[in-house]
Formats: sequence, structure tokens, C-alpha cells
Amino acid sequence: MADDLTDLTGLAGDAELDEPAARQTGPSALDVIAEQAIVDLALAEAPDGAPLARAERLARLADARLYLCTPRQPAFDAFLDGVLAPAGGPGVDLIQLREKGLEWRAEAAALGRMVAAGRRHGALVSGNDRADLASVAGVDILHVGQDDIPPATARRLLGPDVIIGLSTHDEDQLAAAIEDPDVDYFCVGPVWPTPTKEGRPGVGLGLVATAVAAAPPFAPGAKPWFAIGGIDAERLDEVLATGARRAVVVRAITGAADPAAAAAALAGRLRAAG
Ligand SMILES: Cc1ncc(COP(=O)(O)OP(=O)(O)O)c(N)n1
Ligand SMILES: Cc1nc(C(=O)O)sc1CCOP(=O)(O)O
Ligand SMILES: [Mg+2]
Repeated sequence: MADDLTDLTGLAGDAELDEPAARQTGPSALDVIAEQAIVDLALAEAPDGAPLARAERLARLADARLYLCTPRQPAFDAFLDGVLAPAGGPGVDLIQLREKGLEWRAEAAALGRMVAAGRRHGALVSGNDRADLASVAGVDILHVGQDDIPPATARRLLGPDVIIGLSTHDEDQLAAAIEDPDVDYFCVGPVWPTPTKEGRPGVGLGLVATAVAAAPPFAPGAKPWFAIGGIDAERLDEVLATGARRAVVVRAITGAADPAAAAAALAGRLRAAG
């Protein structure tokens, strides 16, 4: 499979070109077959395409330190292989496709490539917002926000194996996430205001410290959680000083001159913190 953004949507384009004009008002059987083929082709690249069981996903989540949310990138497969943790080395443990406004087929195809890369590296792969795509692409995780599909509804649609993550932005949401049996992990942020999530005010390190007290990282029975928003190499020590041990980043890796080196450096520091 070629390694550029054009190719990510090329398969879907072929199906559209074959469609008679009279039938272009809704999806045809050909559409449905083509859409599934996009995902299947990507998954066929995975050395082990079988979905992971919930226990294995939870074990990997418990050990995770660094979570990357990213839109598709040029030379996407090479980007993924660069940032995802190499065997025994530091890198991204969890990765999410976060690209708003993608058409269904393009998002399914990109998720399929991400799932294949995740299998190559032993990383968990997350969809964002959309349970339908999470199901079709066979992702390990679905991440939802406060205004997205509720975790209980996502659980009903996706079944017991899929990890469900929830964004939280204040103490009440944080407490509710800890109590919610359908939420497997939560995120706390944005710690600092960030252009990646415009309009959402920064919650500051105080809410991160509240999360440390409520769900101490790696304490038996404590739900895993990640600090997110404005975190980069300069600010990481401030986050670690609260006791937080897991972080989500976007720009700190996608905006770096060398994304693979940035991922390895952040992951190494998170692991070294304990
Ligand atoms: C891992 C992770 N944490 C937080 C978010 C943000 O979710 P949400 O508040 O729903 O905002 P959008 O990403 O949908 O714009 C996330 N996606 N992933
Ligand atoms: C996607 C997202 N969600 C947030 C939340 O607080 O829920 S902050 C955020 C963006 C984080 O991007 P960056 O690392 O570039 O600041
Ligand atoms: Mg969302």
C-alpha cells in the first residue's frame, strides 16, 4: 500500500467512480463492500489482525505513559512506525486518530492503517467520537468527550472488550468518571489553554493534583488517567511534579521537527518518573 495521503482515500474514490449517477443518492451494496474492503486491506498488513481481549487491553492501558492524538500525516505509515514505541524502547503507547470532519471512508481507511501499525508495535489504537467507525475499524479504544455519545451508550454498541475513555474538565466530571463503570480511563484538561482545543479554558495544575489524590497513578484499583492540553517538553516536569504519570499530547509530537525523537524523549522521561 502506497504511503501518502492521496492513497488513504484512493480506494474509496474508485468505488465512487464506478457508481451509476442514478444511484448516487445513497450508499449502495457496492459502497458497503468497498468501505469494509478499505479497512480489511489495512488490517491484512497486521502480523496479528485478531482483536485483543479486554484483559490484554487493560494491561496495556495500565502500563501506558504516553498517548498521542494525531491527524493523518504525510508518509503516514512511516510516521506511525517512527513514533510508536519500538520493542523494548520508549515511544507512544496509545495512539488516536483525531481529525475532525473526515468523510466516513477516509476516517475508516486511516483508522485501519493505524490499527495495523498498532499491531506491529504492540500499541493500543483509539478512535475519537464515533462508535460506528470504532466498531468497523476494530480499534482497541473509543475516546469520547462530555458532549459526545455517552459512555454507557458506546458500551452498548461496542461490547465489553473496547476500552472507553472520557474527557473531564472539572472536579464533578472527574468524580463522575471515576465512578462510571463504563469509563475505563479519563483525561484531565486542558491543563493549559491550547490552540488544538480552541475555546476551552485551561484547568491548571490544581485539577491535575485533584486527580492524583482521587486516583493515585498505579495504586491498586485506581482508574488510569492522563493529563492533557498544552503539555510539551518544557512543561512536562511541572506536570510530573503534581504526581501525574501519564500524558496525552498533540503538538509536542506532531509539531516537532523530528516526531520520533520527540516521542522517545517524552516517553523516556515519563517512564523514568516511575
Ligand atoms: C485522549 C483524549 N483526551 C481528550 C480528548 C478530547 O475529547 P473531546 O473533549 O471530545 O474533544 P475532541 O477531541 O472530540 O475535539 C481526546 N480526543 N482524546
Ligand atoms: C484534544 C484535546 N482535548 C483536550 C481536553 O482537555 O479534553 S486538550 C486537547 C488538545 C491537546 O493538544 P496539545 O497537546 O497540542 O495542546
Ligand atoms: Mg469528542
